[in-house]
Amino acid sequence: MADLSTPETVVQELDARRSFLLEAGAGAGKTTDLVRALQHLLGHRRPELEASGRRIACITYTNVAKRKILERISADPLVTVGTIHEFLWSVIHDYQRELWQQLLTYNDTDLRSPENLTEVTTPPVIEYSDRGRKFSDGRISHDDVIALSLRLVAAHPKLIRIIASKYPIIFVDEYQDTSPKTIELLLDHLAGAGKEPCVIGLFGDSMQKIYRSGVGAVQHERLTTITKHQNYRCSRPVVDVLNQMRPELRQEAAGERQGGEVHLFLNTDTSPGPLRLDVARTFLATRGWSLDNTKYLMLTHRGIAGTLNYPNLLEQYRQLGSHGPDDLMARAEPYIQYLTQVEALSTAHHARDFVELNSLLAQGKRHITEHADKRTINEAIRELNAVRTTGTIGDVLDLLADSRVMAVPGQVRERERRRTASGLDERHQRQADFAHGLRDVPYREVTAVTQFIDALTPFSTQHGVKGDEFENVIVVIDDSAWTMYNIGKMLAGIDKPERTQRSRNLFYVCCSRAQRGLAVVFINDLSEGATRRAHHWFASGTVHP
Ligand SMILES: Nc1ncnc2c1ncn2[C@@H]1O[C@H](COP(=O)(O)OP(=O)(O)OP(=O)(O)O)[C@@H](O)[C@H]1O
Repeated sequence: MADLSTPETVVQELDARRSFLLEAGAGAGKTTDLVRALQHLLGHRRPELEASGRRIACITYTNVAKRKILERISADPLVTVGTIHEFLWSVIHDYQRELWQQLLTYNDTDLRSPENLTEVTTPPVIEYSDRGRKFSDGRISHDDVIALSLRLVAAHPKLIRIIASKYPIIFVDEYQDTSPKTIELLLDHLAGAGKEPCVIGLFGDSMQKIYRSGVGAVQHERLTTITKHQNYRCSRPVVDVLNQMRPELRQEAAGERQGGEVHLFLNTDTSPGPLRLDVARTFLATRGWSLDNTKYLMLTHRGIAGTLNYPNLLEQYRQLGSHGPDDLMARAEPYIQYLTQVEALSTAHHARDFVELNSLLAQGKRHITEHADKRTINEAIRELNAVRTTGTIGDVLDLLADSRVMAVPGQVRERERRRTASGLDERHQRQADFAHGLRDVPYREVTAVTQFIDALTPFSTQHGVKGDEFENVIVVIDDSAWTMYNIGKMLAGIDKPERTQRSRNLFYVCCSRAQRGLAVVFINDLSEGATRRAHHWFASGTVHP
Protein backbone atom coordinates (compact mmCIF):
# COMPACT_ATOMS: atom_id res chain seq x y z
CA MET A 1 0.00 0.00 0.00
CA ALA A 2 3.02 2.22 0.64
CA ASP A 3 3.63 2.60 -3.09
CA LEU A 4 0.20 3.96 -3.86
CA SER A 5 -0.79 7.62 -3.54
CA THR A 6 -3.62 8.40 -1.14
CA PRO A 7 -6.30 8.80 -3.82
CA GLU A 8 -5.17 5.50 -5.38
CA THR A 9 -5.41 3.74 -2.03
CA VAL A 10 -8.90 5.14 -1.49
CA VAL A 11 -9.96 3.92 -4.94
CA GLN A 12 -8.49 0.50 -4.21
CA GLU A 13 -10.56 0.24 -1.02
CA LEU A 14 -13.69 1.44 -2.80
CA ASP A 15 -13.25 -1.07 -5.61
CA ALA A 16 -12.75 -3.86 -3.08
CA ARG A 17 -15.91 -2.66 -1.22
CA ARG A 18 -13.95 -2.21 2.02
CA SER A 19 -14.66 0.54 4.56
CA PHE A 20 -11.78 2.84 5.39
CA LEU A 21 -10.60 5.72 7.55
CA LEU A 22 -8.48 8.47 6.03
CA GLU A 23 -6.81 10.11 9.01
CA ALA A 24 -4.34 12.96 8.41
CA GLY A 25 -3.37 16.36 9.78
CA ALA A 26 -4.57 19.82 8.81
CA GLY A 27 -4.23 20.83 5.17
CA ALA A 28 -3.39 17.27 4.12
CA GLY A 29 -6.03 17.37 1.41
CA LYS A 30 -8.61 15.10 3.05
CA THR A 31 -11.59 17.00 1.69
CA THR A 32 -9.86 17.11 -1.69
CA ASP A 33 -9.37 13.33 -1.58
CA LEU A 34 -13.01 12.88 -0.63
CA VAL A 35 -14.06 14.88 -3.68
CA ARG A 36 -11.71 12.89 -5.91
CA ALA A 37 -13.20 9.67 -4.56
CA LEU A 38 -16.69 10.96 -5.38
CA GLN A 39 -15.53 11.91 -8.88
CA HIS A 40 -14.05 8.44 -9.34
CA LEU A 41 -17.32 6.80 -8.30
CA LEU A 42 -19.39 9.07 -10.53
CA GLY A 43 -17.06 8.32 -13.43
CA HIS A 44 -17.03 4.55 -12.98
CA ARG A 45 -20.28 3.56 -11.36
CA ARG A 46 -22.86 5.99 -12.67
CA PRO A 47 -24.81 3.56 -14.92
CA GLU A 48 -25.03 0.96 -12.17
CA LEU A 49 -26.13 3.51 -9.54
CA GLU A 50 -28.63 5.14 -11.86
CA ALA A 51 -30.14 1.85 -13.01
CA SER A 52 -30.83 0.71 -9.46
CA GLY A 53 -31.93 4.11 -8.11
CA ARG A 54 -29.04 4.18 -5.63
CA ARG A 55 -27.18 7.16 -4.35
CA ILE A 56 -23.99 8.07 -2.58
CA ALA A 57 -24.36 9.82 0.78
CA CYS A 58 -21.80 12.41 1.77
CA ILE A 59 -22.14 13.73 5.29
CA THR A 60 -20.64 17.11 6.18
CA TYR A 61 -20.93 19.44 9.15
CA THR A 62 -20.21 22.93 7.89
CA ASN A 63 -21.76 24.98 5.13
CA VAL A 64 -18.26 25.76 3.83
CA ALA A 65 -17.52 22.07 3.29
CA LYS A 66 -20.97 21.35 1.86
CA ARG A 67 -20.62 24.18 -0.65
CA LYS A 68 -17.09 23.15 -1.59
CA ILE A 69 -18.10 19.55 -2.22
CA LEU A 70 -21.28 20.40 -4.16
CA GLU A 71 -19.37 22.84 -6.32
CA ARG A 72 -16.65 20.35 -7.18
CA ILE A 73 -19.09 17.63 -8.20
CA SER A 74 -21.36 20.14 -10.00
CA ALA A 75 -24.13 19.28 -7.54
CA ASP A 76 -24.49 15.84 -9.15
CA PRO A 77 -27.90 14.45 -8.15
CA LEU A 78 -26.40 11.01 -7.57
CA VAL A 79 -24.75 12.35 -4.42
CA THR A 80 -26.76 13.49 -1.40
CA VAL A 81 -24.63 16.02 0.49
CA GLY A 82 -25.91 17.10 3.90
CA THR A 83 -25.78 16.80 7.64
CA ILE A 84 -26.04 13.47 9.39
CA HIS A 85 -29.48 14.50 10.64
CA GLU A 86 -30.76 15.24 7.16
CA PHE A 87 -29.40 11.94 5.93
CA LEU A 88 -30.81 9.79 8.74
CA TRP A 89 -34.15 11.53 8.69
CA SER A 90 -34.48 11.01 4.95
CA VAL A 91 -34.13 7.26 5.48
CA ILE A 92 -36.24 6.76 8.61
CA HIS A 93 -39.13 9.19 8.25
CA ASP A 94 -41.20 6.77 6.17
CA TYR A 95 -41.37 4.33 9.09
CA GLN A 96 -43.83 6.35 11.18
CA ARG A 97 -45.49 3.47 13.03
CA GLU A 98 -42.18 1.86 14.01
CA LEU A 99 -40.78 5.26 14.93
CA TRP A 100 -43.64 5.98 17.31
CA GLN A 101 -43.09 2.64 19.07
CA GLN A 102 -39.39 3.42 19.51
CA LEU A 103 -40.15 6.94 20.61
CA LEU A 104 -42.35 5.67 23.45
CA THR A 105 -39.62 3.48 24.94
CA TYR A 106 -36.94 6.10 24.24
CA ASN A 107 -39.04 8.65 26.11
CA ASP A 108 -39.45 6.34 29.09
CA THR A 109 -35.95 4.93 29.33
CA ASP A 110 -33.46 7.43 27.87
CA LEU A 111 -34.75 10.88 28.76
CA ARG A 112 -34.04 12.58 32.04
CA SER A 113 -37.38 14.40 31.98
CA PRO A 114 -39.73 12.25 29.92
CA GLU A 115 -42.92 13.67 28.52
CA ASN A 116 -46.24 12.30 29.70
CA LEU A 117 -47.56 10.54 26.60
CA THR A 118 -50.22 8.38 28.24
CA GLU A 119 -53.00 10.63 26.95
CA VAL A 120 -51.82 10.46 23.33
CA THR A 121 -54.18 7.91 21.83
CA THR A 122 -53.59 8.65 18.14
CA PRO A 123 -49.89 8.87 17.29
CA PRO A 124 -49.10 12.23 15.67
CA VAL A 125 -47.11 12.53 12.45
CA ILE A 126 -43.49 12.60 13.59
CA GLU A 127 -41.47 15.50 12.24
CA TYR A 128 -37.87 16.49 12.75
CA SER A 129 -37.81 20.13 13.74
CA ASP A 130 -35.37 22.87 14.74
CA ARG A 131 -37.98 24.20 17.17
CA GLY A 132 -37.08 21.62 19.78
CA ARG A 133 -38.80 18.50 21.02
CA LYS A 134 -42.49 18.06 21.79
CA PHE A 135 -43.34 14.41 21.32
CA SER A 136 -47.08 14.81 21.90
CA ASP A 137 -47.16 17.04 18.79
CA GLY A 138 -44.81 14.68 16.93
CA ARG A 139 -41.83 17.05 17.12
CA ILE A 140 -38.42 15.46 17.60
CA SER A 141 -35.10 17.28 17.95
CA HIS A 142 -31.61 16.88 16.48
CA ASP A 143 -30.41 14.47 19.15
CA ASP A 144 -33.58 12.41 18.95
CA VAL A 145 -33.06 11.73 15.23
CA ILE A 146 -29.79 9.95 15.93
CA ALA A 147 -30.96 8.06 19.01
CA LEU A 148 -34.18 6.96 17.30
CA SER A 149 -32.36 5.85 14.15
CA LEU A 150 -30.11 3.64 16.21
CA ARG A 151 -33.06 2.15 18.09
CA LEU A 152 -35.00 1.64 14.91
CA VAL A 153 -32.28 -0.27 13.09
CA ALA A 154 -31.51 -2.37 16.17
CA ALA A 155 -35.19 -3.37 16.41
CA HIS A 156 -35.70 -3.85 12.65
CA PRO A 157 -32.57 -5.31 11.05
CA LYS A 158 -34.24 -5.35 7.65
CA LEU A 159 -34.09 -1.59 7.71
CA ILE A 160 -30.30 -1.83 7.61
CA ARG A 161 -30.49 -3.71 4.33
CA ILE A 162 -32.92 -1.15 2.95
CA ILE A 163 -30.62 1.76 3.84
CA ALA A 164 -27.52 -0.08 2.64
CA SER A 165 -29.11 -0.88 -0.70
CA LYS A 166 -30.25 2.70 -1.18
CA TYR A 167 -26.87 4.14 -0.09
CA PRO A 168 -24.17 1.57 -0.86
CA ILE A 169 -21.48 4.20 -0.21
CA ILE A 170 -21.52 6.63 2.70
CA PHE A 171 -18.75 9.17 3.22
CA VAL A 172 -18.30 11.29 6.33
CA ASP A 173 -16.20 14.46 6.19
CA GLU A 174 -14.67 15.57 9.55
CA TYR A 175 -15.64 12.24 11.08
CA GLN A 176 -14.11 13.26 14.44
CA ASP A 177 -17.10 15.49 15.15
CA THR A 178 -19.62 12.69 14.60
CA SER A 179 -21.37 11.48 17.74
CA PRO A 180 -20.36 8.03 19.07
CA LYS A 181 -23.95 6.85 18.44
CA THR A 182 -23.72 7.73 14.75
CA ILE A 183 -20.37 5.98 14.44
CA GLU A 184 -21.95 2.92 16.06
CA LEU A 185 -24.78 3.04 13.53
CA LEU A 186 -22.39 3.42 10.61
CA LEU A 187 -19.71 0.92 11.60
CA ASP A 188 -21.51 -1.72 13.68
CA HIS A 189 -24.66 -1.84 11.57
CA LEU A 190 -24.21 -0.40 8.10
CA ALA A 191 -20.59 -1.19 7.14
CA GLY A 192 -20.59 -4.41 5.16
CA ALA A 193 -24.40 -4.74 5.22
CA GLY A 194 -26.48 -5.56 2.14
CA LYS A 195 -25.92 -7.66 -0.94
CA GLU A 196 -23.27 -5.34 -2.29
CA PRO A 197 -21.52 -4.61 1.00
CA CYS A 198 -22.08 -1.03 2.10
CA VAL A 199 -18.83 0.96 2.24
CA ILE A 200 -18.27 3.61 4.88
CA GLY A 201 -15.47 6.11 4.19
CA LEU A 202 -14.44 8.30 7.12
CA PHE A 203 -12.27 11.36 6.38
CA GLY A 204 -10.90 13.51 9.20
CA ASP A 205 -8.41 14.24 11.92
CA SER A 206 -8.90 13.23 15.53
CA MET A 207 -6.92 16.28 16.68
CA GLN A 208 -9.37 18.63 15.04
CA LYS A 209 -12.16 17.48 17.31
CA ILE A 210 -13.44 20.62 18.97
CA TYR A 211 -17.02 19.74 19.84
CA ARG A 212 -17.59 17.94 23.08
CA SER A 213 -20.10 15.63 21.49
CA GLY A 214 -17.65 14.39 18.83
CA VAL A 215 -16.25 10.87 18.92
CA GLY A 216 -12.60 11.92 18.34
CA ALA A 217 -10.32 9.05 17.34
CA VAL A 218 -11.98 5.93 15.88
CA GLN A 219 -10.58 2.43 15.66
CA HIS A 220 -12.68 -0.37 14.28
CA GLU A 221 -11.96 -3.79 12.90
CA ARG A 222 -13.93 -3.01 9.76
CA LEU A 223 -11.75 -0.03 8.84
CA THR A 224 -8.57 0.07 6.82
CA THR A 225 -6.60 3.09 8.04
CA ILE A 226 -4.98 5.32 5.42
CA THR A 227 -2.77 8.24 6.41
CA LYS A 228 -0.63 10.92 4.78
CA HIS A 229 1.99 13.39 5.92
CA GLN A 230 1.75 16.23 3.42
CA ASN A 231 0.36 19.65 4.20
CA TYR A 232 -0.70 21.36 0.97
CA ARG A 233 -2.19 24.43 2.61
CA CYS A 234 0.33 26.06 4.91
CA SER A 235 3.69 27.69 4.22
CA ARG A 236 6.80 26.06 5.60
CA PRO A 237 7.12 28.29 8.73
CA VAL A 238 3.48 27.59 9.62
CA VAL A 239 3.98 23.84 9.16
CA ASP A 240 7.01 24.08 11.47
CA VAL A 241 4.77 25.51 14.21
CA LEU A 242 2.15 22.79 13.64
CA ASN A 243 4.86 20.14 13.90
CA GLN A 244 5.98 21.55 17.25
CA MET A 245 2.41 21.37 18.49
CA ARG A 246 1.94 17.88 17.19
CA PRO A 247 5.24 16.02 17.12
CA GLU A 248 3.48 12.65 16.81
CA LEU A 249 2.26 13.50 13.30
CA ARG A 250 4.98 15.44 11.54
CA GLN A 251 4.01 17.01 8.24
CA GLU A 252 6.01 18.27 5.31
CA ALA A 253 5.05 21.49 3.54
CA ALA A 254 3.98 20.13 0.16
CA GLY A 255 2.01 23.03 -1.32
CA GLU A 256 3.13 25.54 -3.90
CA ARG A 257 3.34 28.27 -1.30
CA GLN A 258 6.50 27.61 0.64
CA GLY A 259 7.42 31.11 1.82
CA GLY A 260 5.56 32.67 4.70
CA GLU A 261 5.93 34.24 8.11
CA VAL A 262 5.05 33.44 11.68
CA HIS A 263 4.83 35.83 14.62
CA LEU A 264 4.18 35.36 18.29
CA PHE A 265 3.18 38.58 20.04
CA LEU A 266 3.49 38.66 23.81
CA ASN A 267 4.01 42.45 23.86
CA THR A 268 4.66 42.51 27.59
CA ASP A 269 5.85 46.15 27.44
CA THR A 270 2.24 47.13 26.78
CA SER A 271 -0.39 46.69 29.47
CA PRO A 272 -2.59 43.57 29.12
CA GLY A 273 -5.71 44.08 27.01
CA PRO A 274 -6.70 45.37 23.58
CA LEU A 275 -3.64 47.63 23.29
CA ARG A 276 -1.49 44.55 22.82
CA LEU A 277 -3.57 43.69 19.76
CA ASP A 278 -3.24 47.24 18.46
CA VAL A 279 0.55 47.04 18.73
CA ALA A 280 0.56 43.75 16.82
CA ARG A 281 -1.80 45.05 14.13
CA THR A 282 0.27 48.18 13.60
CA PHE A 283 3.39 46.06 13.16
CA LEU A 284 1.70 43.60 10.78
CA ALA A 285 0.21 46.45 8.72
CA THR A 286 3.76 47.55 7.89
CA ARG A 287 4.29 44.08 6.44
CA GLY A 288 1.20 44.26 4.24
CA TRP A 289 -1.33 42.47 6.46
CA SER A 290 -4.68 44.15 5.84
CA LEU A 291 -8.36 43.43 6.43
CA ASP A 292 -8.52 42.20 2.84
CA ASN A 293 -5.96 39.45 3.23
CA THR A 294 -6.24 38.60 6.92
CA LYS A 295 -8.72 36.62 8.99
CA TYR A 296 -9.07 37.27 12.71
CA LEU A 297 -9.85 34.31 14.90
CA MET A 298 -10.73 35.72 18.27
CA LEU A 299 -10.47 33.50 21.32
CA THR A 300 -11.11 36.52 23.46
CA HIS A 301 -13.69 38.41 25.38
CA ARG A 302 -16.22 40.49 23.53
CA GLY A 303 -14.99 43.66 25.20
CA ILE A 304 -12.07 44.21 22.88
CA ALA A 305 -14.36 44.57 19.89
CA GLY A 306 -13.91 48.33 19.87
CA THR A 307 -10.49 48.04 18.35
CA LEU A 308 -11.97 47.08 15.00
CA ASN A 309 -14.05 48.87 12.46
CA TYR A 310 -17.37 49.81 13.99
CA PRO A 311 -16.75 52.51 16.60
CA ASN A 312 -20.04 54.37 16.03
CA LEU A 313 -22.16 51.25 16.20
CA LEU A 314 -20.48 50.18 19.43
CA GLU A 315 -20.99 53.66 20.85
CA GLN A 316 -24.74 53.45 20.14
CA TYR A 317 -25.00 50.10 21.90
CA ARG A 318 -23.13 51.55 24.89
CA GLN A 319 -26.04 54.02 25.18
CA LEU A 320 -28.29 51.06 26.02
CA GLY A 321 -26.35 50.43 29.24
CA SER A 322 -23.49 48.23 30.34
CA HIS A 323 -25.10 45.15 28.72
CA GLY A 324 -25.38 46.95 25.34
CA PRO A 325 -22.04 45.88 23.80
CA ASP A 326 -22.64 42.29 24.93
CA ASP A 327 -26.10 42.33 23.37
CA LEU A 328 -24.55 43.59 20.15
CA MET A 329 -22.00 40.78 20.10
CA ALA A 330 -24.54 38.12 21.05
CA ARG A 331 -27.04 39.49 18.48
CA ALA A 332 -29.47 39.64 21.36
CA GLU A 333 -31.08 42.98 20.46
CA PRO A 334 -33.83 43.13 17.80
CA TYR A 335 -32.15 45.59 15.40
CA ILE A 336 -28.82 43.79 15.24
CA GLN A 337 -30.59 40.44 15.06
CA TYR A 338 -32.45 41.64 11.98
CA LEU A 339 -29.47 43.39 10.40
CA THR A 340 -27.20 40.35 10.71
CA GLN A 341 -29.92 38.36 8.91
CA VAL A 342 -29.78 40.97 6.17
CA GLU A 343 -26.02 40.44 6.00
CA ALA A 344 -26.51 36.68 5.78
CA LEU A 345 -28.95 37.22 2.91
CA SER A 346 -26.51 39.38 1.03
CA THR A 347 -23.63 36.94 1.63
CA ALA A 348 -25.72 33.98 0.44
CA HIS A 349 -26.74 35.93 -2.67
CA HIS A 350 -23.15 36.88 -3.40
CA ALA A 351 -21.98 33.27 -2.93
CA ARG A 352 -24.91 32.02 -5.07
CA ASP A 353 -25.80 29.75 -2.17
CA PHE A 354 -29.44 29.25 -3.17
CA VAL A 355 -30.22 26.77 -0.44
CA GLU A 356 -29.23 29.28 2.24
CA LEU A 357 -30.85 32.14 0.31
CA ASN A 358 -34.17 30.36 0.07
CA SER A 359 -34.09 29.41 3.71
CA LEU A 360 -33.43 33.06 4.71
CA LEU A 361 -36.17 34.34 2.44
CA ALA A 362 -38.56 31.73 3.81
CA GLN A 363 -37.90 33.00 7.36
CA GLY A 364 -39.10 36.35 6.09
CA LYS A 365 -42.09 34.55 4.53
CA ARG A 366 -40.74 34.92 1.00
CA HIS A 367 -40.15 32.01 -1.34
CA ILE A 368 -38.61 31.98 -4.78
CA THR A 369 -41.20 30.05 -6.72
CA GLU A 370 -41.24 31.53 -10.19
CA HIS A 371 -38.82 33.11 -12.59
CA ALA A 372 -40.43 36.52 -12.10
CA ASP A 373 -39.94 36.21 -8.33
CA LYS A 374 -36.32 35.41 -8.85
CA ARG A 375 -35.85 38.51 -10.94
CA THR A 376 -37.62 40.75 -8.43
CA ILE A 377 -35.56 39.36 -5.58
CA ASN A 378 -32.30 39.67 -7.50
CA GLU A 379 -33.07 43.29 -8.29
CA ALA A 380 -34.05 44.03 -4.70
CA ILE A 381 -30.84 42.51 -3.37
CA ARG A 382 -28.74 44.42 -5.88
CA GLU A 383 -30.39 47.64 -4.77
CA LEU A 384 -29.86 46.65 -1.16
CA ASN A 385 -26.16 45.99 -1.79
CA ALA A 386 -25.68 49.47 -3.19
CA VAL A 387 -27.20 51.05 -0.07
CA ARG A 388 -25.28 48.67 2.21
CA THR A 389 -21.97 50.03 0.99
CA THR A 390 -22.78 53.73 0.82
CA GLY A 391 -25.79 54.43 3.03
CA THR A 392 -26.64 54.56 6.71
CA ILE A 393 -28.48 51.97 8.78
CA GLY A 394 -31.58 54.17 8.44
CA ASP A 395 -31.30 54.07 4.63
CA VAL A 396 -31.16 50.26 4.69
CA LEU A 397 -34.10 49.96 7.09
CA ASP A 398 -36.22 52.27 4.93
CA LEU A 399 -35.33 50.38 1.79
CA LEU A 400 -36.22 47.04 3.37
CA ALA A 401 -39.50 48.37 4.75
CA ASP A 402 -40.49 49.27 1.18
CA SER A 403 -39.00 46.39 -0.83
CA ARG A 404 -40.34 43.66 1.46
CA VAL A 405 -37.56 41.33 0.32
CA MET A 406 -37.16 40.35 3.93
CA ALA A 407 -40.10 40.95 6.24
CA VAL A 408 -39.23 43.37 9.06
CA PRO A 409 -39.72 41.49 12.35
CA GLY A 410 -42.51 42.68 14.66
CA GLN A 411 -40.14 43.91 17.38
CA VAL A 412 -38.26 46.11 14.94
CA ARG A 413 -41.48 47.43 13.39
CA GLU A 414 -42.73 48.32 16.86
CA ARG A 415 -39.52 50.16 17.73
CA GLU A 416 -39.59 52.01 14.42
CA ARG A 417 -43.18 53.10 15.12
CA ARG A 418 -42.35 54.26 18.61
CA ARG A 419 -39.30 56.17 17.41
CA THR A 420 -41.44 59.06 16.24
CA ALA A 421 -44.10 58.84 18.95
CA SER A 422 -44.41 61.41 21.74
CA GLY A 423 -45.15 61.13 25.46
CA LEU A 424 -43.10 57.94 25.89
CA ASP A 425 -42.10 56.63 29.32
CA GLU A 426 -38.43 56.70 30.25
CA ARG A 427 -37.57 53.20 29.03
CA HIS A 428 -39.29 53.62 25.68
CA GLN A 429 -37.81 57.09 25.25
CA ARG A 430 -34.34 55.59 25.72
CA GLN A 431 -35.13 52.98 23.09
CA ALA A 432 -36.40 55.69 20.74
CA ASP A 433 -33.22 57.75 21.22
CA PHE A 434 -31.18 54.64 20.57
CA ALA A 435 -33.11 53.90 17.36
CA HIS A 436 -32.59 57.49 16.16
CA GLY A 437 -28.84 57.36 16.83
CA LEU A 438 -28.56 53.94 15.23
CA ARG A 439 -30.10 55.13 11.98
CA ASP A 440 -27.28 57.66 11.50
CA VAL A 441 -24.50 55.06 11.74
CA PRO A 442 -22.90 54.13 8.38
CA TYR A 443 -24.26 50.72 7.42
CA ARG A 444 -20.80 49.35 6.55
CA GLU A 445 -20.19 49.14 10.32
CA VAL A 446 -22.91 46.45 10.44
CA THR A 447 -21.00 44.49 7.82
CA ALA A 448 -17.81 44.89 9.85
CA VAL A 449 -19.43 43.82 13.11
CA THR A 450 -21.03 40.78 11.48
CA GLN A 451 -17.69 39.62 10.15
CA PHE A 452 -16.19 40.21 13.55
CA ILE A 453 -18.89 38.24 15.38
CA ASP A 454 -18.41 35.34 13.00
CA ALA A 455 -14.69 35.35 13.73
CA LEU A 456 -15.39 35.35 17.47
CA THR A 457 -16.91 31.94 17.38
CA PRO A 458 -14.60 29.72 15.37
CA PHE A 459 -15.72 26.74 17.41
CA SER A 460 -19.40 26.98 16.65
CA THR A 461 -20.91 24.86 13.91
CA GLN A 462 -22.55 27.63 11.97
CA HIS A 463 -19.60 29.93 11.75
CA GLY A 464 -17.02 27.18 11.88
CA VAL A 465 -13.73 27.86 10.18
CA LYS A 466 -12.80 24.22 10.03
CA GLY A 467 -12.19 23.24 6.45
CA ASP A 468 -11.60 26.86 5.58
CA GLU A 469 -8.34 28.66 4.80
CA PHE A 470 -7.07 32.23 4.61
CA GLU A 471 -3.91 33.92 3.36
CA ASN A 472 -3.02 35.35 6.77
CA VAL A 473 -4.51 34.45 10.13
CA ILE A 474 -4.29 36.39 13.38
CA VAL A 475 -5.26 34.30 16.39
CA VAL A 476 -6.07 36.57 19.33
CA ILE A 477 -6.13 34.92 22.74
CA ASP A 478 -7.40 36.16 26.07
CA ASP A 479 -7.50 33.28 28.50
CA SER A 480 -9.30 35.26 31.16
CA ALA A 481 -12.40 35.21 28.97
CA TRP A 482 -13.29 31.52 28.85
CA THR A 483 -13.70 28.52 31.05
CA MET A 484 -14.03 25.99 28.25
CA TYR A 485 -10.35 26.19 27.40
CA ASN A 486 -7.14 27.86 28.51
CA ILE A 487 -4.27 28.13 26.03
CA GLY A 488 -1.78 29.42 28.64
CA LYS A 489 -2.34 26.50 31.01
CA MET A 490 -2.20 24.07 28.11
CA LEU A 491 1.17 25.51 27.09
CA ALA A 492 2.44 25.34 30.66
CA GLY A 493 1.21 21.75 30.95
CA ILE A 494 -0.70 22.40 34.16
CA ASP A 495 -4.34 21.98 33.12
CA LYS A 496 -6.76 19.07 33.45
CA PRO A 497 -6.23 16.51 30.66
CA GLU A 498 -9.64 17.04 29.09
CA ARG A 499 -9.33 20.82 28.90
CA THR A 500 -5.71 20.55 27.77
CA GLN A 501 -6.84 18.46 24.84
CA ARG A 502 -9.68 20.81 23.98
CA SER A 503 -7.38 23.84 24.11
CA ARG A 504 -4.69 22.18 22.04
CA ASN A 505 -7.19 21.06 19.40
CA LEU A 506 -8.81 24.48 19.12
CA PHE A 507 -5.43 26.19 18.91
CA TYR A 508 -4.29 23.69 16.27
CA VAL A 509 -7.44 24.20 14.17
CA CYS A 510 -7.05 27.99 14.32
CA CYS A 511 -3.32 28.09 13.50
CA SER A 512 -3.64 25.56 10.68
CA ARG A 513 -6.04 27.79 8.69
CA ALA A 514 -3.12 30.02 7.63
CA GLN A 515 -1.81 29.62 4.08
CA ARG A 516 0.99 32.18 4.25
CA GLY A 517 1.22 34.15 7.48
CA LEU A 518 0.30 33.24 11.03
CA ALA A 519 0.33 35.62 14.00
CA VAL A 520 -0.68 34.66 17.51
CA VAL A 521 -1.38 37.52 19.90
CA PHE A 522 -1.78 36.96 23.63
CA ILE A 523 -3.53 39.88 25.21
CA ASN A 524 -3.22 38.47 28.71
CA ASP A 525 0.01 37.67 30.56
CA LEU A 526 1.45 34.17 30.32
CA SER A 527 3.16 32.25 33.10
CA GLU A 528 6.87 31.54 32.83
CA GLY A 529 6.25 27.91 31.85
CA ALA A 530 3.76 28.90 29.17
CA THR A 531 6.10 31.56 27.78
CA ARG A 532 8.94 29.07 27.52
CA ARG A 533 6.78 26.56 25.63
CA ALA A 534 5.37 29.28 23.36
CA HIS A 535 8.90 30.41 22.44
CA HIS A 536 9.72 26.82 21.62
CA TRP A 537 6.65 26.30 19.44
CA PHE A 538 7.25 29.53 17.52
CA ALA A 539 10.98 29.04 17.05
CA SER A 540 10.49 29.11 13.26
CA GLY A 541 9.10 32.65 13.49
CA THR A 542 9.61 35.96 15.22
CA VAL A 543 8.77 36.30 18.89
CA HIS A 544 7.79 39.80 19.99
CA PRO A 545 8.51 39.58 23.72
N1 LIG B 1 -2.80 16.84 -3.90
C1 LIG B 1 -2.86 18.17 -3.78
N2 LIG B 1 -2.05 18.95 -4.50
C2 LIG B 1 -2.08 20.31 -4.37
N3 LIG B 1 -2.90 20.95 -3.55
C3 LIG B 1 -3.75 20.23 -2.79
C4 LIG B 1 -3.78 18.80 -2.87
N4 LIG B 1 -4.69 18.34 -1.99
C5 LIG B 1 -5.21 19.45 -1.40
N5 LIG B 1 -4.67 20.58 -1.89
C6 LIG B 1 -4.96 21.97 -1.45
O1 LIG B 1 -4.59 22.07 -0.08
C7 LIG B 1 -5.54 22.82 0.67
C8 LIG B 1 -6.08 21.98 1.82
O2 LIG B 1 -6.85 20.91 1.29
P1 LIG B 1 -8.11 20.31 2.05
O3 LIG B 1 -9.01 21.42 2.49
O4 LIG B 1 -8.66 19.22 1.20
O5 LIG B 1 -7.37 19.70 3.31
P2 LIG B 1 -7.98 19.02 4.62
O6 LIG B 1 -7.06 17.90 4.94
O7 LIG B 1 -9.40 18.68 4.41
O8 LIG B 1 -7.79 20.21 5.64
P3 LIG B 1 -8.32 20.48 7.13
O9 LIG B 1 -8.49 19.17 7.83
O10 LIG B 1 -7.21 21.29 7.72
O11 LIG B 1 -9.56 21.28 6.99
C9 LIG B 1 -6.61 23.25 -0.33
O12 LIG B 1 -6.28 24.57 -0.77
C10 LIG B 1 -6.45 22.25 -1.46
O13 LIG B 1 -6.86 22.83 -2.70
